[in-house]
Amino acid sequence: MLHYPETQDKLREEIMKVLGCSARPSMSQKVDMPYTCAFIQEVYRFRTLVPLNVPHKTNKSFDINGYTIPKGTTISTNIWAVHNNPDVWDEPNKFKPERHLDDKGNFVQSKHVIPFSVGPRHCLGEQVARMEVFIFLVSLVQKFEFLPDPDATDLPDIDNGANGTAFVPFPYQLVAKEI
Ligand code: HEM
Repeated sequence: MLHYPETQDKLREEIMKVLGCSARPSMSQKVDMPYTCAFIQEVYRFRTLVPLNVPHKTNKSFDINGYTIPKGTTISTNIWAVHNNPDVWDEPNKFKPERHLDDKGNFVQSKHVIPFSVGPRHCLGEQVARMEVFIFLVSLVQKFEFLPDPDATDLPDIDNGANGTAFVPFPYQLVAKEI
């Protein structure tokens, strides 16, 4: 939001239109908030939280795309590559929530945004995480404007971070100005 302040303004505009400044958000309002849904889907795509997924081990040998993967091989699937595939995404290195809206401004759920992975072992907490992200984001943007730290020379680094299983930003300061 600090790097793309115009998206923060659009987000707040929609939140204020649907909720005003005091109503509590609930999941049922998602249908009336396409820009918010697009913003969240773009966050999931733009900064993949678990870039190389959780490693899995093959329990039998199998063939894929001309390669034989032996039994017992540790596999890391590259979710980051799916989210940054230039054949699918125009300018993948730019944060553009609008890419998830159709001509009429409706939100378009993408099968190419898979932050929780796919298949039988996909994230068990997906539904609770999606609820938390929606409710927390809407509540925070409804109550605060997020601004850069006036004492910092640069904006927080969004290209680099601590990269373990999860990719998380380095610590940074910002101003949360009450609305
Ligand atoms: C935005 C937040 C989250 C993201 C992006 C995320 C992503 C992931 C990913 C990529 C995996 C690996 C799936 C695989 O092995 O294919 C995973 C596994 C898992 N996640 Fe999450 N997760 C999130 C939040 C949560 C929360 C809030 C919970 C618990 C309430 C949770 C519980 C789990 C569990 C239990 C597994 C292991 C599932 C299994 O191995 O069968 N996650 N998550």
